[in-house]
Amino acid sequence: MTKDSMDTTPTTPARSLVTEAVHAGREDLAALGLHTAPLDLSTTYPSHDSRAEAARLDAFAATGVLPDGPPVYARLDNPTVARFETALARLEGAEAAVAFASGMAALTAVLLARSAAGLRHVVAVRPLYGCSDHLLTSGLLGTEVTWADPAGIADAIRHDTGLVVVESPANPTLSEVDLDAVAHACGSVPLLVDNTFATPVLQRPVEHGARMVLHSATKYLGGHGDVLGGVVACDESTARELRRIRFATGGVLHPWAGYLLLRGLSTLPVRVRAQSATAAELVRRLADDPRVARVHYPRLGGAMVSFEVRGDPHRVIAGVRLITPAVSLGSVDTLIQHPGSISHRIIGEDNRRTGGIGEKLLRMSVGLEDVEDLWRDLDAALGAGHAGESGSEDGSEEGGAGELSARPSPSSREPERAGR
Ligand code: MET
Repeated sequence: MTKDSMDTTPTTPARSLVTEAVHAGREDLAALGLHTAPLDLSTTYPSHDSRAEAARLDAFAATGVLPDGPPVYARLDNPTVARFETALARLEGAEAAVAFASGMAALTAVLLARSAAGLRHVVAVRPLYGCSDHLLTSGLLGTEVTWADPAGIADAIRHDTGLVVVESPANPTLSEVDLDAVAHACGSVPLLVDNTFATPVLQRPVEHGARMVLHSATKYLGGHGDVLGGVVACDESTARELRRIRFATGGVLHPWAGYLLLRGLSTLPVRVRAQSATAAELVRRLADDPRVARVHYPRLGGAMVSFEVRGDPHRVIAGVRLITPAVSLGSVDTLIQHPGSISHRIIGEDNRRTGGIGEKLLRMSVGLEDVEDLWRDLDAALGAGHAGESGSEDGSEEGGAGELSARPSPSSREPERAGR
């Protein structure tokens, strides 16, 4: 598919999300006599017309508008990756999307684009994914961050604020923010929402006023734990700035990754719904388990579950046999990790505490296994985690959204949810 044949005006999908997941970015395939997207591994694109190439290159470097025809060089664009971008933009209800080598490369490009516009101050709400938090806190890119509660965003905005960042549901506490209220508080400052946990199946931040939607595509979009990538869905004018940054800095998504992500999108709605149903059942069981002090689950639902154990969280990790003891999420298999040790290690204990990330907290990404098999494994691992513990010290922290207080008595099976 050439870029000029792609539909880039998908603000409101005319077709349902499940149909778009299968067809967006592939509309031209039948006419091409193809069933699956071609994988274009070219690093360069031949032309006998150097003057024309010079003009196309100049235009792209100045504007970020993709050239018609072949992309001159693979750091400008790639046709396979472009299909993934088109499809993801459609699912998020955005005009465009720009893909990167990882979620962190995507966030980096956004921060560089805002700084390049002279707006280096960022307002952000904790918790965020640990490395996002670190990138902002460290100021490694020359940005300055002010951490705020959702209610304090408007007051934190300055003349040089170029971005507001939230993640909802947040990694790893699953706390949620009211996106409409946050977008309102941002005024004219662009709001970036990390939608990695919700996916467009459960939440489309653009419909709530977000200007940019960030994904670690490595997670649910890919869905199988075998591709690293990131993407920002946004309006076309923001996309142009991000493409200029991507061209200048080189954090491109590999075409093979683009192919796998496009394929992953086909099954995204089915996976997310099936995994969410299993997660909801595990939440009910965890909430009634006396070995669990607190369960965090978003009002929005989804396949991510976090819970604070009364016993030793490291023994729970060591005790799983079916569940994969690994960081990351969104795969077909269930994964469990200890945020204090891995995903949020880098931000340090004080910042973890500020974000409500206790040492007893475990984060689980529920996969496609049978719920009874998962519960059997979790039950045994919780037993291992509880062995030798008094059971009276939970070490848990207050705060966060979607908290379900586990009770020794299973009198209340209906979980309580408390949004932030
Ligand atoms: C390098 S640690 C984290 C990877 C991933 N973003 C997660 O939250 O699991």
